[in-house]
Amino acid sequence: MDVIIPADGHYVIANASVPVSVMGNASSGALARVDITIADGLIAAIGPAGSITALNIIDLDGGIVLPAFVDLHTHLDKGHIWPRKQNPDGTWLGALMAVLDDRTVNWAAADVERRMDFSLRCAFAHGTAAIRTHLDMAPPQHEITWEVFEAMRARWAGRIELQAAGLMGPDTILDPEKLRAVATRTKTAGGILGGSTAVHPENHTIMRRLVEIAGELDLAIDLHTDESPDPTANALECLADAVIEAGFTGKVTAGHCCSLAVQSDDVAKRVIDKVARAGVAVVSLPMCNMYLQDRDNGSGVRTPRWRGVTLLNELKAAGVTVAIASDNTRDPFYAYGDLDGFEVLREGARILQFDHPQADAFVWARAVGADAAAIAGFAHSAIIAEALPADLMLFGARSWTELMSRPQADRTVLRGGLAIDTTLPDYRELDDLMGTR
Ligand SMILES: Nc1ccnc(=O)[nH]1
Repeated sequence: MDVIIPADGHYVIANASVPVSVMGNASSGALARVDITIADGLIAAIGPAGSITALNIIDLDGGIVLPAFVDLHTHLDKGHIWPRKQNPDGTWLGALMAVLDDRTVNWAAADVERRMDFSLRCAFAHGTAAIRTHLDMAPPQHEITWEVFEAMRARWAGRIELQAAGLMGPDTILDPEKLRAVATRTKTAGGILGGSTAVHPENHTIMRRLVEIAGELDLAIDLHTDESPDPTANALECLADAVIEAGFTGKVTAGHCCSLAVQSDDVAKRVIDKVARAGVAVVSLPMCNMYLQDRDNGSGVRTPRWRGVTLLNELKAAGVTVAIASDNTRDPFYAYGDLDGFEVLREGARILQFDHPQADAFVWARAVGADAAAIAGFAHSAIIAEALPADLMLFGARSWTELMSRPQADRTVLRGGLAIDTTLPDYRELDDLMGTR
């Protein structure tokens, strides 16, 4: 889209179509036609289209404006290792083993830092203003990665707001000394307590211990739960039980929750009710879940029967705060992706079918924006309102079908009211880390 943003940052974006859901009325699927005055890096005024007259007018002619994206669940430490470590069969277990291999051999601080910075430049160019990443914590990785993360959080402050959750496997969580070591380092870093479990006989104990140490150290929780096609996976239910039993009042987020979609209606309803009662937020990872779930172990002759995603629409209907996010990018858990919030919204709409009723579809802009921001507690609220920073994206598309039908690679990204360079970094930069140059 050809728009020239005045370099002095004082102008009016006229005839913009903005989802009412990102201007304060969370449940409205309507688009409002508005004029937005930008001054001093902020949204100075919002009025009905045609109401604001000024010298510098950029007429969007109905083009859509969205707030800068929030990506609630990523893995910046794994990003872009695909050329040197691929998933042998496209399965979740194949991914886990491949990453274990690569981490053991390659994840020195400089390697993690360069890949993280590359990922953040991609995200920034696409229009993302806040990211939560998970960071593998299998000791001794916690000694390396938190320090890198702290440096990146400082380097990117003002451009991308960063949070991180320390991701532990069940064995680390069940070892009291290792759990304490990771949790303590997480606390020092201002991080979030993370972990992953699905089918495991000790899920009750795992969740009790996580909630207990989170309570002791005053940590928020963000877990990978039930990323599995097995209907007996009960990590999400155990998490909700542990939160309710402990009266835990910190923020709790559960990612994936795939098995909910293959459980009986009775079980699913019971779990969803508990998740709502516990105040656990749920983030679905549609692209990664569709890639890994219901995949045969490489025979190449079987077609998947289900999409891999959780019951996100039902969770939302039950009052659970929900979001969608990128998950992995170009690593064994997901061979593709570029930390583009728009790709997440576009693919999420199709995979999760939140595109009908059409009249409500724009409510879901909040799933890569305001609702994700509220779950995380980001300063970037992804709301369009007066006096907030002018961190916006301008699209040529005027309607849902125009927006969703193209990748919107020509979007204009405004940060603090000024257009940023949306050129994406070149993969060749990473060739020396991949052993391909
Ligand atoms: N989907 C995922 C599960 C665990 N680790 C990852 O990086 N990704």
